[in-house]
Amino acid sequence: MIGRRGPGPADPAGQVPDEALRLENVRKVYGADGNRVVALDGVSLSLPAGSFTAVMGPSGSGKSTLLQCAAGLDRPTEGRVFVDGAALSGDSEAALTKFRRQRIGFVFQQFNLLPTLNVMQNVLLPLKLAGRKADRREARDVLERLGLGERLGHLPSELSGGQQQRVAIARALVTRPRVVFADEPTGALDTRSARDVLGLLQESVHLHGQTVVMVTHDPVAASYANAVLYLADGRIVGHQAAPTAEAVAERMTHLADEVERQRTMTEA
Ligand SMILES: Nc1ncnc2c1ncn2[C@@H]1O[C@H](COP(=O)(O)OP(=O)(O)OP(=O)(O)O)[C@@H](O)[C@H]1O
Repeated sequence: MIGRRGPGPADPAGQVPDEALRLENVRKVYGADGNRVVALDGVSLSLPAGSFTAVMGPSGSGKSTLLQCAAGLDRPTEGRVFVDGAALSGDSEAALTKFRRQRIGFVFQQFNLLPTLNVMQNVLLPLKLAGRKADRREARDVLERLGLGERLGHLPSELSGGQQQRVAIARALVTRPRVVFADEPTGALDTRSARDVLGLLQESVHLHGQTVVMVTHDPVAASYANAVLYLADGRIVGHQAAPTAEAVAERMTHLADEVERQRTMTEA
């Protein structure tokens, strides 16, 4: 079973396992020649284990690309990504998939549950894919904690959006991944369901020492994080610790104005 190391004492090798995610000068370029798009333009960052980081920025600034590259769902054009101290780049596709299944959880805006599998089967799937014992009791525990104990045999289509997202979170957490990436996890939810989902992500950080990286457009959602990273035009342009919804909203307004100003200057 994959270890669930939180921030803590030095391990026998003398290393303090306190860095969950590291990006070194990551660039991602889509397309070729005439229609080249630089989605990430040299992003470097280091996130400690047990942190909850929101990634914000105007539309098209590279947030989803950043998450996809950091989670090993897409390969950077240049630069390196380390999760839990291990490099993601350079491996074969099969090795990358195995690594992802062991150490990374992903929550998408549109849930991405398998429609023909019931709640329990959806949650057990990543364990099966990782070749690990499908521990129904553990899956049931997670689902009960998320208020879905009565829904184990239901299909996703029989659940509300908020319930489906909770199943998706249970599925992401059941393998006890080192890092959970969430791309707009509350984008399709009402306020109350969104609050529940954000509380769950916070709990996985506070109770289990997991690391969460979440893309969001919503300043209230970002305020659940310990810190916000701001992206513009594929670059990190700001960092804000202990964010409040008001402070994030204000920063986003300035960022949008600034990006607009720079684009106008570039075009002039
Ligand atoms: N597969 C692709 N092929 C070509 N260009 C792409 C591809 N995926 C993303 N892009 C471009 O890369 C840039 C960054 O896209 P990305 O989806 O990462 O931005 P984002 O900040 O997540 O945007 P949004 O907030 O609108 O979801 C955009 O200009 C986008 O058009």
